[in-house]
Amino acid sequence: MHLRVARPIGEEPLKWIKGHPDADLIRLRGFLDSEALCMLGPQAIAEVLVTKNYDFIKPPKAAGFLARVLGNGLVVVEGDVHKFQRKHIQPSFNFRHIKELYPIFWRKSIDVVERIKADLFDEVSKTPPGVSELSFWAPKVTLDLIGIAGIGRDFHTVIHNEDELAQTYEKIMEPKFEIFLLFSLTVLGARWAMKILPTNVDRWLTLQTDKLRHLCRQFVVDKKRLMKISGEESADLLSKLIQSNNFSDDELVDQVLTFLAAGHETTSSTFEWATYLLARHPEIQSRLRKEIREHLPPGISPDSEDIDLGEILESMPILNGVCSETFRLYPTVAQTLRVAARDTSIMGYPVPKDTLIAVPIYAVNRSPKLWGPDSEAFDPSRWIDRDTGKSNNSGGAVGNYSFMTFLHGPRSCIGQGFARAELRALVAAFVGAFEMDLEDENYRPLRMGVVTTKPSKGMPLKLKVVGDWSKAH
Ligand code: HEM
Repeated sequence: MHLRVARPIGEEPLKWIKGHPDADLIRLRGFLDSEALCMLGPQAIAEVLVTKNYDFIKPPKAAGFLARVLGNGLVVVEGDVHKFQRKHIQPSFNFRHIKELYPIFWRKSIDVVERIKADLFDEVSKTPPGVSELSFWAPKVTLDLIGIAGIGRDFHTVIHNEDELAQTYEKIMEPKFEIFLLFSLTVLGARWAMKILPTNVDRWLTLQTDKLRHLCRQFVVDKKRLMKISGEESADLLSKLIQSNNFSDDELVDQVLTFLAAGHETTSSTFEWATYLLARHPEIQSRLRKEIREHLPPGISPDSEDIDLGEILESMPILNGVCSETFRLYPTVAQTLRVAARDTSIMGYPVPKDTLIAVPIYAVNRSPKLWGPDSEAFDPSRWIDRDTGKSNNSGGAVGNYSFMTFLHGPRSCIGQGFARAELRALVAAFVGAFEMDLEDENYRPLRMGVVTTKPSKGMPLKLKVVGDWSKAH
């Protein structure tokens, strides 16, 4: 089988999974007859990600490029450095800390709902009356959320865009063809070619990332000083890392950059996909709205001592089913890659050092063998136990390696709990407040992007405000 770049990412492996349902592992012939492997089944996936995890690393050139932006944070480091960082960062993401973040998630979710409402019929709005472009609002609210809940800084990008740190970060992350070219040439080992091309993007990136690091460093130093003076305990992840005393200022900066990059676009595009699925399934949307309004009556305050917002949101079966189904059908990291760090084996087959290995997250999440004949249908009820009516964790799939969105093993997404909590709050606030339809009912977005994917032409939604429910919160 030949390895070729197919867009959108993941469609090709899904064909292989359907065509070879019993294959765990497929050998691919790549560029200049090089060989690569694609993991299709649970046993191969378990070996690469869990039991032999440290035999496989991220492709070094791609990780090197990411490190230019993220520094040596958790996403890019390997081996003992990774083990050390993971061990000391994990406690900040434990479920008790995530619970503390729910009021923050809720307040911002309500804020963005109110902003969208105000913009809906505003004469200066760029969208037609009654229509909102969610791909404009979603990255703003998730940047604000990772700002407050991740590092304890409210960027206020939902209201305006005046924070220098957020502005610099957004500039770097803006999709630009030249950056994609630089990334591709770096991965192919031909970064030198940038020198003969009529672009100074390489130098521009260095200047911007230097500036971003400088701003983050200043922020970390100020925050540490303030924490010392006030002695106050904050709920954000960075405060927990500072309190743990395991990281130098520079290492804290690496993690700040990592949290911003890993926790921003991933959740924003998942939020967009959730609204797409709900717009296409109005009956599920109505049932979800009913559940939200029953569990979150107007007037409850996220700060009240008497309510546990986390417990409420986590106990809502339709909400959780909708979120899990969105994560499953539209994993924003659609595929990831590994390289054998040494001569090793998978399922007894020898795998020479440097072999490239694809982990097709999107395809496995839609495998009919693992999820049944309706594997590609949006069905939140598969996450609800028929007898008890409560949420289940498996979605009814076969085995432990069917849901791949956050990967598995020591390099699985450390932010999974954070992302789930954030999506619950965003979807509940949005669906509680609006009835939604696609602006163009025939719109079928493609998944666009390389590292993370998002809807190809944004998410224009026709919105109808349903009562004054959100204002009351
Ligand atoms: C929809 C939301 C998200 C998705 C789909 C997602 C997915 C993933 C995936 C697939 C990986 C593994 C990548 C690889 O090893 O190739 C990963 C790693 C990671 N994610 Fe997430 N992520 C999400 C949200 C977040 C959030 C909110 C944060 C932080 C607040 C975060 C922080 C990280 C970090 C630090 C790693 C590296 C973990 C390690 O290597 O030990 N992610 N994520």
